[in-house]
Amino acid sequence: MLQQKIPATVITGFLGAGKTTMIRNLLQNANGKRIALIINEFGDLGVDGDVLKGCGAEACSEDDIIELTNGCICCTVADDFIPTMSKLLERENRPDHIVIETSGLALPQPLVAAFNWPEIKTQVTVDGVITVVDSAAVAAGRFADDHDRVDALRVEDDNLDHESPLEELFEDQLTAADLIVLNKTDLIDAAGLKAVREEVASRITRKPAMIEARNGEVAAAVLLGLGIGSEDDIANRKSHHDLEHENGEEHDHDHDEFESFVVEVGAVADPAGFVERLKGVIAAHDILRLKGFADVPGKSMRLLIQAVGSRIDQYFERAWKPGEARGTRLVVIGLHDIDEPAIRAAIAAAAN
Ligand SMILES: Nc1nc2c(ncn2[C@@H]2O[C@H](COP(=O)(O)OP(=O)(O)OP(=O)(O)O)[C@@H](O)[C@H]2O)c(=O)[nH]1
Repeated sequence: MLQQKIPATVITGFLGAGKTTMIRNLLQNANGKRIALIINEFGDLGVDGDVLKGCGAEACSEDDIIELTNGCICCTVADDFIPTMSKLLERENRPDHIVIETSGLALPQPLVAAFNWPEIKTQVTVDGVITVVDSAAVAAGRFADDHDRVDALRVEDDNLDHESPLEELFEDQLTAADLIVLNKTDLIDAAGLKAVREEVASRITRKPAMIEARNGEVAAAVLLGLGIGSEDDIANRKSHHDLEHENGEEHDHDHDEFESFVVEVGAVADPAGFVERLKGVIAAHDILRLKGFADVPGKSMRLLIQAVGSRIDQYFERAWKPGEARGTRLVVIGLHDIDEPAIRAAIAAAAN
């Protein structure tokens, strides 16, 4: 008997846009659907996986959460993604729906194109590509072409023939979308949001639907069941990288415009002060994303710290497990020229 193809939703969007938050909300409102999650994260800490495993949603047990940690999913399609999908599809108890969260630095195009590979084409289809946008970051000009900065990078690296790496990636993720979620609307006013809509629309030639959200709260029925089959249309959604390739320009998409490292420091006795001081470190070094867990003496739970630009959220996430080494570990992501030694020293100083 011919099995129906399993729908797979690809959720993309720049670092910190709110992908994990939206998925968490989706899992808690999945209306009885069994969802398998494939999560790809940039940075070596696996924070997203932990956050999602801790959400206790019935739609998705811990076994159904698969983390791809060997780099950005767009570069590891053959070695990582396809074998993972094949294994998932061999399971006796197949999921009703697959949700894939790309890293914030991934180009969605190679991932969507992978659904045309014979191993999975007969069994799965891309229900839709959903691109989550940090509306506040757009309003603040985060993705606008920063000519001074790009020129400075070019001086260091002759091969850099791109626009700003942030701008390019932002556009590539929008170009791939079937649905755009303008998230974090709580952080801007109506006029700001209108400007964000216009800016996003001006970046793409296709016209996917755009919806607004705060904290990724979008009904499951809106996110799942788009029924697009995006893999059949991926040739019409070319990334800057694809276009440069077609023009005979050869350079790899290897994320070397971005840098990530993990900083470990001791226990943090004054978490409020630490977070305030971190804001200063983030601003001084133009850190794009910082996230991880802190060990607060006398607390049985670990403190989750999430920074997107200089906005920081923090909450006690779960109890340290018996035998788990307590510690403060934060992943830092920035452009490739961020000053790692200085940031390490500044975070260590901020913790004391
Ligand atoms: N104010 C506000 N904060 C939000 C909203 N959505 C998400 N956040 C916060 O933004 C931060 C980043 O959210 P995530 O869901 O982890 O973002 P992400 O896109 O998964 O991040 P990466 O996986 O690192 O790319 C967290 O601190 C969230 O709580 C929102 O609508 N409003």
